Amino acid sequence: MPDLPSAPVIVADAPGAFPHGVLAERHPAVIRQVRDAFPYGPEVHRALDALLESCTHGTIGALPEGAHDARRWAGWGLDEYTGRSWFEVPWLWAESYFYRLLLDAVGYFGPGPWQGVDPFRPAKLAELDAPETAEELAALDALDDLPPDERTRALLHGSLWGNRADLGFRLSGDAESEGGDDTDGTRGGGGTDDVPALVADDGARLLALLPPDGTGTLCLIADNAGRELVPDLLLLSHLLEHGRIGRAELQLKPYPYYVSDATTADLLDALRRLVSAGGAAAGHGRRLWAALTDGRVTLRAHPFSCAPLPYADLPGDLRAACAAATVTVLKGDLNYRRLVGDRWWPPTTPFADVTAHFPGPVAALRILKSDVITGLDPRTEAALVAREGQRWRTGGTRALIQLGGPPHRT
Ligand SMILES: O=P(O)(O)OC[C@@]1(O)O[C@H](CO)[C@@H](O)[C@@H]1O
Repeated sequence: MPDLPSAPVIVADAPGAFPHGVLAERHPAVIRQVRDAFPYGPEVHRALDALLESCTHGTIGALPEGAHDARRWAGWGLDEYTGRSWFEVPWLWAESYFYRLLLDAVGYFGPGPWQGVDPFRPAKLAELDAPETAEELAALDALDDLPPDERTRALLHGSLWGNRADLGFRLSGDAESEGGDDTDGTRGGGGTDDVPALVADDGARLLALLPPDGTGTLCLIADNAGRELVPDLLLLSHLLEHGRIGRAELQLKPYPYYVSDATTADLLDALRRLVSAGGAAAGHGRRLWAALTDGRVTLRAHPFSCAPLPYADLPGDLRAACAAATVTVLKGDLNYRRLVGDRWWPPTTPFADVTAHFPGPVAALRILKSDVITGLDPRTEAALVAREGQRWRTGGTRALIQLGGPPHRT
C-alpha cells in the first residue's frame, strides 16, 4: 500500500485568516439572518443569544438532552471536542456543528410548531424568484441552436458557475464582483490573459466518461439550492435527453446546512420553478419530473451528507452508490474540502493522489472559496500568486473541474 499523502488539518485559530473570519464573523451574521427570517418567539431568540455567545466567546457544548442524533454526533467526534474552543478543533467540524446547533435553536428538530421549518427558506425562495433566475431560464431557449456537444459543455459550465450562488458566502461579503456569464470558462469573475478563471479543466475528460448509448449512470452530489441547483438540474435533464446517462442519483442534504445547501424541499421548489418557466426550461422540468416518477432519477438525503467528516470516511451504502456510478459529480467548495480532506495541501499535490480513496471516478466542479486546493499546475499556481498573492483561494472568482478517483477507473 503506497503512503497516502497528508498535510495539516485546517483549524480556525489564526485571527485574520479566512477560517477564523468564518467562525468569528460569518456565523454571527448567519444568526442575525435567521433571527429576521421569521417571527420567532422569545424562546428562540434566547436560544440564538446563547448560541452566539457560545460560538464567539465560549466553548463547544453538548447536544440537548435526548437529541435524536446524539449517538451519531458522539461517533463524529462530539465527545472529544465538548468543552474545547470552537477555534481549536478542525474547522470543518466546528462549522458543521454550528449549523446543527442553529437548527436546534430554532426548533427545527422539534417536537413543536417550528419543527421542519427551514430558517433559510425565505432567502432561497427569493433567489428562485429573482429576475436574474428568470433571465437565465429564458436564455436557455437560445441554447437549442447549438450542436448537442456544445450544449453539453455550456450546461456543464452553467452548473460549475452556478456554484457562485452561495448565500453563506455572500453573507460575509467575501465574494468579489459577480462577473459576467461565463460559459467558456475563461472569464468568470476574475479571468485574465495570463490566468484563466478556470484554473484546472478536466471537463472534456469528464464528458468522455459518459458514452452516448444511455448506459451511463451519474451520481450528482448537489451543493446549493436556487441558482446553483437549477443549472445542476438542467445539466441532468440534458444528459438524460441525449442518452449520455440513463439513470442518476441526486444526493441532497437531509436538513438545512451551510445556509443555502439544497434539501428535498429545495429540489421541489426548483422543479416547480422550471416547470412554470415556459420555453426550454419547462421542457427540462417536465423531463426531470417524469424521470423522478419512473425511477430513472432517484433522490437520497443521507445523514453523512451533513457530517463533519471527509469523504474518505464514506459509509458503506454511499460508497456502494458511488462505486456503481459511471462517475460521481460533486458540486461546490465544501464538498471539495470533504473530498480531498480539509487540509493545507501544497497546491500542486496531485488531485489523483488525494482522491484515490474514492470508490469510483469522481469529478469536482467548484468555485474556489476556501484555502483548500490541490491539482494545480505549477505554472498556474505561480501566475495566480504573482497576480494576487493568496487571494485567489478564497475570492470566489476562480473555478475548477477536476477528475480523479481510483487509478484504474479514470
Ligand atoms: O460549498 P459551497 O457552497 O460552494 O461553499 C461553502 C462556503 O461558502 O462555506 C465555507 C465557509 O463557511 C467555504 O468552504 C465556502 O466558502
